[in-house]
Amino acid sequence: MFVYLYYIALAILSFVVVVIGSGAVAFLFAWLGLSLTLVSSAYLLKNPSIFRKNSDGSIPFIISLVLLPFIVGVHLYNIIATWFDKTDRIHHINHGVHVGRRLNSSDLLTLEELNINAIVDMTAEFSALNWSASAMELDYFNIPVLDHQSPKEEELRQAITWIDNQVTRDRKVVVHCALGRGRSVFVVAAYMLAKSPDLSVREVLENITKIRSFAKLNRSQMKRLVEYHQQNKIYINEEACLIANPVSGGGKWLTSKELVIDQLSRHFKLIVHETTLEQSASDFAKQAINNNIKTIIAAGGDGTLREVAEHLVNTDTLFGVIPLGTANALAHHLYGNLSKIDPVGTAMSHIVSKNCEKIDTASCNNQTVLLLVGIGLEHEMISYADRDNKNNSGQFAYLEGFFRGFADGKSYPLKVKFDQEAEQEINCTSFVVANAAPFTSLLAQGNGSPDFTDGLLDVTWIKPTADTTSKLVDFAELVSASFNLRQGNELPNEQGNINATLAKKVTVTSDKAISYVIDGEVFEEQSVCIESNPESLNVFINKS
Ligand SMILES: Nc1ncnc2c1ncn2[C@@H]1O[C@H](COP(=O)(O)OP(=O)(O)OP(=O)(O)O)[C@@H](O)[C@H]1O
Repeated sequence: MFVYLYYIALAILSFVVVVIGSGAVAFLFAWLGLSLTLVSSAYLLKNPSIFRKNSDGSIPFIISLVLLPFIVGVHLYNIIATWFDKTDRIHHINHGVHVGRRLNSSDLLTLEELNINAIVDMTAEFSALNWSASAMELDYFNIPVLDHQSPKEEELRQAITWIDNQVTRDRKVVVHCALGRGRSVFVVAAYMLAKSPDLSVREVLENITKIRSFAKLNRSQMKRLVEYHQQNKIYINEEACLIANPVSGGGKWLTSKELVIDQLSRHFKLIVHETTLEQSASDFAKQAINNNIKTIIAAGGDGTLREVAEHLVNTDTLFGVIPLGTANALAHHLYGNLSKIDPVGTAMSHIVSKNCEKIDTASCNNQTVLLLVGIGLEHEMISYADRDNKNNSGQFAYLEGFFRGFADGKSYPLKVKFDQEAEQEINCTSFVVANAAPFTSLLAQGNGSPDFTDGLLDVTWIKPTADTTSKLVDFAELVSASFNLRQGNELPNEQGNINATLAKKVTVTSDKAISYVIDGEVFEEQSVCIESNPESLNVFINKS
């Protein structure tokens, strides 16, 4: 328990030798003293991150080098401690969950014989094997905990949630530490307590020691486990349903699938659905709501996100966004420019923070709008960027569609009513009503960047012009407006051919049927009515 006191004593002794010794001996003892000082401070601060163990289980070379004397010492200790141990290295405890000691390449055969496909590594001080290189497709999860210590509450819940997700998928798991006596037993006991809340800590530990006789928690580990149990801190995290569209963005799901499922499996009891032509994202969202699941995560393009979100509007269900489409405008606006560089990583960091914020949505002819409704140029651009064009050119398909429409300058005569105002006739090339839109959605930026928490819709329309220079000026004005944040709610805004206003409700009619887009999906109706729905969707957003 107070193992660090030995390390401190040894470190002091080493430095004494350095002072009285010289040459190679002094160097070796200085190295030993330094590594023991670092390890003692890790124990004192209860901070295993000193080993800088990566999520794949590797310890950086420079850290291994500095801590080499300590690591060699621990190896020797473990060899001696297990010298006379003739029992199995790995024991099956219950539910397909095993306890084991540190695994090395000679254990691969045993893992294969036991059909084990997942490893929870509770050590901070050892590099794991490169499991991803093994032909066995082993899933690996490391929770770095110092020897003789216990995982923190949140770490423990992540470990048992991850284990339960594996068990639910009929995968067998081994939880290991250095000797398979303390840290790994702690986690397996916690998993058994979570699965059988009526059992006591003593009963669970007895069940384990019946199978693995030398499993033994030290006093502080025992105290911590009892404390967690009494305070009801041992449970598997809540369910979440992940709905992924495998064709969005030309099939981005395939490359992100493993990472996304692995990360989310630590934080949620995860149910995964992939959409098909027969079963849509909307079907799976409805099913999840009927099953009373309180967190639904959509992975796909803006179309997929909207399909899921429309079932969550005005409910308490939490909405997770994983952008895997071509443009990913919603994630870009919610999560900022970092989402353009690392879309999946950024989104995951917001989801696992579990912080939520209520954002506005809008309704358009009974459809949910997360981003915007567009008539004219926006519709032409989206129609041009069909699946084939997006697969071939990615985001450039939208750009090409935009410039074709901009050059064409086709005009649309509309009758528009803002809130209670009198109807007005507007002749425009583009008419966009936005709830949210990143700066790259230029046609929505007449008021500057829309605010998705103000309960208002940002309306931007562009008057037609035949003159190429005027068109270029309009384009430049849109670009410059997109960099502005709206100052208050001032109305209306008119710069050259660009007009903008704010409203809670916008009604558009025309003599002909109106073709329009909602968040990238094309529709056609005689009239279009868009209304803001303030604070109606609970989305994972981590502001800190
Ligand atoms: N398994 C599937 N096979 C073919 N199409 C599918 C499948 N699952 C969903 N879809 C279709 O995918 C469309 C939604 O795609 P989504 O908008 O998410 O991606 P995207 O078009 O790449 O993204 P973005 O609109 O951001 O460019 C829907 O029309 C839906 O019917």
